[in-house]
Amino acid sequence: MLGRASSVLRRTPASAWRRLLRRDFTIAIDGPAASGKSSTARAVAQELGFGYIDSGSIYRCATLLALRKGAEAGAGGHEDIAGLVKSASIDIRTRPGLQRPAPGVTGTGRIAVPDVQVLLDGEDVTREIRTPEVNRLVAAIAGDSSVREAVLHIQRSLAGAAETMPAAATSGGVVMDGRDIGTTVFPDAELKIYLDASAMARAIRRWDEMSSQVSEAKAGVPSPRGAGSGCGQDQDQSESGSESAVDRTPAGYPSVEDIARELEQRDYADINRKHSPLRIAPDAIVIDNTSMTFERQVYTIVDLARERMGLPRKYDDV
Ligand SMILES: Nc1ncnc2c1ncn2[C@@H]1O[C@H](COP(=O)(O)OP(=O)(O)O)[C@@H](O)[C@H]1O
Ligand SMILES: Nc1ccn([C@H]2C[C@H](O)[C@@H](COP(=O)(O)OP(=O)(O)O)O2)c(=O)n1
Repeated sequence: MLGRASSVLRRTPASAWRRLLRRDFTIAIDGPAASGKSSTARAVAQELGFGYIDSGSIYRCATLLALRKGAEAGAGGHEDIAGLVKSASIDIRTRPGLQRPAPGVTGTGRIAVPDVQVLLDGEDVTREIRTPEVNRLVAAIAGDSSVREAVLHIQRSLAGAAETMPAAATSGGVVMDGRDIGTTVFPDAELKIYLDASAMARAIRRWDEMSSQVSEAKAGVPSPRGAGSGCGQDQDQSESGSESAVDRTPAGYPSVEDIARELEQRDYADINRKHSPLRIAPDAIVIDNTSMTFERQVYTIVDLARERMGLPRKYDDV
């Protein structure tokens, strides 16, 4: 036994030990809206004992600040917004998730997804940063170079803090998701993932999220995904859910087509902006999860990370 352990130790490259000891393994997850970045990143972070940072929520806080101050996107107000971001305190807290059925996995497989709380100057804005008003404005605010510069500073300092936060990160490293993490924020990330799914699959997932929140609110049941964090529903979110989703659209709520249009507009703005547009980093691994279970995408990324850290794969038999 001891002999086997020592031979494993001998075979483990020095760089892997350095990474494990220095706690500096970074996983960048980029992709279009509603491709599953944040729920996947949170589950991967919990599996690996890493810290997690949802960079989209920082841009959403910037947008909320702009809305609150009445600053107009595209009307010369961006300098002010960058100033507001610089003087604000933004914190992202993760609370370990319980084992619950994964989204997209009906009946089989269970995986834990932590809840996330976003604090803006100490105020819990987790829900407020996901309103339709913020959705509409966020891509325009995120297109501004001075806003991006201010957010970049926050992203890097939160990542530094997450790596040393014992409660969130027990075995080193950080997972960050967004649009430009692998290309701009952490171009040297040890693992880069580009998560994608068909436009219709993504719109249906968002619609399902919305409708489950509506029915939970009506029933007085607290959302299983935590405060606006985007996962944990036990429901069928496959492409085949399309027709039933359309049929079930409650009066006054956006249809799947409305959501698809909103996602498309935001993707267009994110892909075509001048500063740090959404791009697939040349060294990123592309995962299209249109027909993949949530569990499979988490296990795939966890094992890729383990391999690169010099650790044995964990989920070959699952
Ligand atoms: N492979 C998958 N199959 C079905 N639903 C998924 C899958 N991956 C993620 N989801 C669900 O899709 C929705 C959007 O995911 P989210 O992580 O919020 O995306 P993003 O951060 O890219 O906007 C969530 O409800 C999530 O649970
Ligand atoms: N690294 C990032 C993260 C988000 N953004 C921008 C672009 C997105 O439209 C908004 C919101 O991002 P968020 O990840 O919260 O959006 P979705 O959850 O995918 O709908 O922020 C960005 O420009 N760069």
